[in-house]
Amino acid sequence: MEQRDAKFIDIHQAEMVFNTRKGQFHALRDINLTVRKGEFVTLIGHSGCGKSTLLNLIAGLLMPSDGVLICAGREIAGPSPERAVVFQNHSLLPWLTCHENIYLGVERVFATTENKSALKERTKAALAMVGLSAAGQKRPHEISGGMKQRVGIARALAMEPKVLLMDEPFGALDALTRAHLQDELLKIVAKTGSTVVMVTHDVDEAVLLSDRIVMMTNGPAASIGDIVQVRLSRPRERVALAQDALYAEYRTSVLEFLYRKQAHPAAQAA
Ligand SMILES: Nc1ncnc2c1ncn2[C@@H]1O[C@H](COP(=O)(O)OP(=O)(O)OP(=O)(O)O)[C@@H](O)[C@H]1O
Repeated sequence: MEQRDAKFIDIHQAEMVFNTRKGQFHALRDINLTVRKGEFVTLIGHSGCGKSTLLNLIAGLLMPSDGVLICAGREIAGPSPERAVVFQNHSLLPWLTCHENIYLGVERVFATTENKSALKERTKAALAMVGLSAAGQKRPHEISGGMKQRVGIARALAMEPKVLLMDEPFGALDALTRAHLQDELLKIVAKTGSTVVMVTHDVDEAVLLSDRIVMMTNGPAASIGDIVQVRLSRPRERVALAQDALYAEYRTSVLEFLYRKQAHPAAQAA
């Protein structure tokens, strides 16, 4: 069991080549990565290096040109509610209420085994988990950007996915809302024990949330340059961590990778 959980997600020699009008574009090369059950892994790297492409491969939204991706012992052959994705722009259906948006996901997973009132309870519990019980009957245009992201997270979690995949979920939010949602995500993940793979540009976000930070080299043919193991105890508290020497060390390691070892091509040219 432990052996299997040690490789809950197993990416072996993955390659991604896109066919474009100008010919083939080799986006990802030689990607090898395993993620343990319950682990929180972030993918960080400069813009265009292939973070979203790697996340989309795990989501099953893209198929690798070569190599194998396995989740919970099965090859990833397409999208599945067991790998729920939260995107940067919430992707809620505008004509449905927050409750209905979440219900749709819940129905997709549990309708064959549970009755309607159980599905409604699940939906309510998910809204409560992100502190939005009062907003259930509102439509997306009636709530703030931060609230929309919380509904998106609630929808994903309500499906009880084996893996939560997040593509810069807080990227479009102001700094304070982002910090608040990061704290909320920490609490939710502590409660649910979810396995999370998250794309971010934000070094502090990566250190605060992660068990491991996967740092990607610049593309084309990007690969994994290095991995930082974040050994900060949980629960983590941002204000206390601001004074923590180990936190500063991890932060520096990631910054060094990004701005010394992998200085962005545009910055090198400048
Ligand atoms: N469908 C596609 N067809 C062709 N090229 C693509 C396609 N999707 C992505 N790419 C290219 O692959 C590379 C990686 O893109 P990707 O979106 O994964 O990067 P990223 O690291 O997530 O970027 P950002 O941080 O800016 O979101 C880029 O050069 C991009 O132009």
